[in-house]
Amino acid sequence: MSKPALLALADGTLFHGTSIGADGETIGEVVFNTAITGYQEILTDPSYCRQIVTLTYPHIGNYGVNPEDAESRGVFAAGLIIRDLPLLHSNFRASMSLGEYLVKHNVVAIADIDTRKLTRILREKGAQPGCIVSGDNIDAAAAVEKAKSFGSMAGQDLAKVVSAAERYEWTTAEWKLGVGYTVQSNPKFKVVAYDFGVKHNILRMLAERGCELTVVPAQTPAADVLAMNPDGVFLSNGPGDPEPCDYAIEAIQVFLEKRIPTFGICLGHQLLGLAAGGKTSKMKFGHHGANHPVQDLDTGHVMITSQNHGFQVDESSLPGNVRITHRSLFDGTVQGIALTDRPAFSFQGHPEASPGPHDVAYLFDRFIASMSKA
Ligand SMILES: NC(=O)CC[C@H](N)C(=O)O
Repeated sequence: MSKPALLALADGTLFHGTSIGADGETIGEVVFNTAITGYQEILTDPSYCRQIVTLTYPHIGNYGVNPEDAESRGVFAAGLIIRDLPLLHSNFRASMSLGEYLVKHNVVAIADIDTRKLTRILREKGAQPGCIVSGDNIDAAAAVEKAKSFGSMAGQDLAKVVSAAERYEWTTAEWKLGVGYTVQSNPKFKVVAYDFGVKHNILRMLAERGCELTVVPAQTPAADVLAMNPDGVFLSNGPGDPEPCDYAIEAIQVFLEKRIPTFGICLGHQLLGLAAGGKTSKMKFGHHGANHPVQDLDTGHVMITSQNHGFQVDESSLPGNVRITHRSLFDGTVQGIALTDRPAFSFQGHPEASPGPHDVAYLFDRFIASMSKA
């Protein structure tokens, strides 16, 4: 027997549907993602902490979930909203259905609502807080109040909330979980990766290119990293607003001063922009999908990219020694920067894909090349 569920937005809009996950309630910022596959990678991306994701593609769950596609240690999205969950899933890798996975990870989720209408609201008014309630005895007015109580994502420092508590080495045991990835037996570069909510495929792609990886908690001081004498520092993706992460900004400024090759992705890109003296701001509804065209301004090439961000580096705030290397062809926003006087660069989208196209994977090779030169 299916149970009812309700999605209430902070503006008072109500969507009545069916529960496809855990009983209970959840609040978060509601964002839409246009990827047509990759729901398991999206749910397990720590950058979605305190965000409820609605997928615009109508059929979600068709291929189930499996033990290899998780991008982190668990589900981080605060909830899931979809149009239609198929009755049956089918894939040779599947170990359970999406519904079973949501229940196992205690994720409140709703299906059978008009996700096109919801997406139009989010596009017109911007991402806004919402509350999903599932089970019997749903109180709609209370759900709207709970949605309003979420406030804003602006000002929330979540990198330190999701980060690993302890330093760890990225070992072969974890690499094996990646399908089709080769293990480098003689790593060539020692890289320290800051875990602000790191996705596993980033670590796999660095390891595959010959990096020996030590993953450190978000608040690790620069001195501790320098004591490890790394060839390069990687700044990961992560949830929340980059601006309050003063601990990370201060550490990055030390790496810049010491001219250590540095590469940042998404939150890491925004933190590099802040460390270089720029500013960041919240976007109206952000970029979340696997089909965003981005231009490499050095080559003119246009790539189709994976995206998941709600904040951006403000172009007009950047000092003279920061060059814009990539730009979104959807809205012209900054997608990549490089310092002209330091071996440091970053990308706003997701070169590691998972999910999404691999067009920007060459940036991992650029990081390797910057360490070879240093
Ligand atoms: N994927 C990410 O690293 C997201 C960065 C940041 N939390 C944003 O929303 O813009």
